[in-house]
Amino acid sequence: MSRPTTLTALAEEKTLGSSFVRDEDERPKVAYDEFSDAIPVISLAGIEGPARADVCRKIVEACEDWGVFQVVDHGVDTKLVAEMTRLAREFFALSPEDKLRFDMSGGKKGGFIVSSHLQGEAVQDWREIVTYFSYPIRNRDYSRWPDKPEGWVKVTEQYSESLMGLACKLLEVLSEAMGLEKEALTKACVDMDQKVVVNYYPKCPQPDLTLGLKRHTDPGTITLLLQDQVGGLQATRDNGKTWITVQPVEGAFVVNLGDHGHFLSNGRFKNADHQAVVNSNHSRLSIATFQNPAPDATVYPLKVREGDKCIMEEPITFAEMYRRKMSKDLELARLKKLAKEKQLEDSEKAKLEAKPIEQILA
Ligand SMILES: O=C(O)CCC(=O)C(=O)O
Ligand SMILES: [Fe+2]
Repeated sequence: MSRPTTLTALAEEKTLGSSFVRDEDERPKVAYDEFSDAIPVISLAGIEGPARADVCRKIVEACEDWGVFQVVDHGVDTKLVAEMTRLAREFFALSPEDKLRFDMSGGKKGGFIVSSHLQGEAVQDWREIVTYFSYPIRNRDYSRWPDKPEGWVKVTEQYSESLMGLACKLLEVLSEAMGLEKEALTKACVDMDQKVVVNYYPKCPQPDLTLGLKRHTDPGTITLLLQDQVGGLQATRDNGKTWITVQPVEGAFVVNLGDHGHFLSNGRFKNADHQAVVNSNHSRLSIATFQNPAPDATVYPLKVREGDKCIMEEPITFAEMYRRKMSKDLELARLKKLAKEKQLEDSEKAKLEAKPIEQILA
């Protein structure tokens, strides 16, 4: 099947196109709406007052446990969040032509695309995205920011700034927990990058065969995810054997630590291993705001606790860390493909060996 230009049309189909069908071991194991309360919901209400120690302890525990937690009473204006959500929904409701005016295939930095911005993925994700790069401000390329719906640029700018504030506040907590000065983690990012990815997952005809977003860890420092009430974000901490679906909480942000956060803490804080599943009842919207270090920022543990071994052999740049991650992913995909081919070959051989010799010679 040729690659669709948008997914919205496919949502009406009865069967899933083969380019979206995943290997059995990658398919969802838990339903999109079978919610778990394993991921703590933490109120930041008292964070600047006497309750600070208690709030920080909860955050640190969650980072050590899953690398994921949810925050409420986080100080981001409810109206701004509602506006951002409304505009994001309106964007995906635009005509394919309007969305494709910002087509980012071919490596453009920011805009609209189906499935994934990474080229050469073997199986497609059941999602559409619109993305923009918001920090550092001097690098903003407004020509890649949608000019529709009306108000997009103004609201997305405010949203980005507000979430950058929240992310830095959370990084302060983690810096302190590592026994470092408050600014240690943000300073290690040199000049913090921020990218916002709005994910839209249309209803899917055969959701059990595919994923909205395949299993991954975010590469950066810290991600703030706003999700609607449908459900679909899943996390694992046993390398994909078991999964939980994160309970949507109205007004909350899901906080995920990424690879950079993991390395800087010498592995003390987990990099959240997660994916998004889809369903045939509802479309779903999520907005992921990624805070990443500058490409040439150094990735190396800021603190190795007594008795621990350093998990990195040498300091590398974030760009190099990312390159190694990508090439590891490609290598894993290659090995998997080889194993599958070998399995097929072995089963053909076994069939042949089971046949009576007269049939083979006939
Ligand atoms: O949509 C979701 O729940 C997950 C999104 C996500 O993990 C991402 O955009 O990196
Ligand atoms: Fe993610």
